Amino acid sequence: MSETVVSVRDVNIYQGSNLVLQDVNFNINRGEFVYLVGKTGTGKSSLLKTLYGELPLREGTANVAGFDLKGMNWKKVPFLRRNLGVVFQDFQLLTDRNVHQNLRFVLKATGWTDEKLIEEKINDVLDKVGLKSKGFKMPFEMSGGEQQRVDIARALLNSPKLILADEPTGNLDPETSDEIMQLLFQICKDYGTAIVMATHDFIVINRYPSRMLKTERNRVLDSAVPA
Ligand SMILES: Nc1ncnc2c1ncn2[C@@H]1O[C@H](COP(=O)(O)OP(=O)(O)OP(=O)(O)O)[C@@H](O)[C@H]1O
Repeated sequence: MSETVVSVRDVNIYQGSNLVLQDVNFNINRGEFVYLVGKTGTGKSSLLKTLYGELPLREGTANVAGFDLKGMNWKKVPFLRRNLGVVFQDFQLLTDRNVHQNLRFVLKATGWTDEKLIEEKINDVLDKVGLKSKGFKMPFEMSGGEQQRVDIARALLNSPKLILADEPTGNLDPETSDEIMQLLFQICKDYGTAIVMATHDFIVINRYPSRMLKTERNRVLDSAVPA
């Protein structure tokens, strides 16, 4: 049986007192690639933020990478984050240090102490994203596509079962977007990582079709569930 990485049951998502999404139900299995689409302001980021613990779960139940989100103590959020990879549109790399130091910073911050293992891990993730020889580069010396690869390398550091990506191709030209999509699908296939990717980019979706969750009129519609 396939392993469930995300399970969301009867969830209502709020921003302040506003109900953004109602009665949300879906499961995501290991190795699945799922798009999250929907018009601007319909709740894609709110859903992702709920999954990575930035927006507390108020109603319903959800389990993400083995963590029960209902009533989760905020002190547990860093542990949840260590079991997830999060990729952003604007990369969010530390601009004052090189690629190697960016990755090292995350490992140190998540409890890694053994220098040999740290070196091995950094080389491993840079290799996975095709940047093995670029560790010495500063973010400002890299193209948008290369910076997005570093962001993905960073997401892979703690070998997550799930990557949440918020418009990872939003700042990239079509050719570079294509390369990033190939990399994300490869990661799914090779390591069994589940990926949820919020996007407005229908060129990308048409080229790399997969299951879709769509936010619409306060609901989440699932292409895997017939209407
Ligand atoms: N921090 C916040 N405080 C209050 N309301 C918010 C906050 N963030 C988002 N909202 C509101 O929640 C609703 C959903 O926003 P959200 O950012 O989740 O949508 P989205 O589908 O991700 O949009 P986009 O495609 O533009 O990123 C919107 O009405 C938005 O104005």
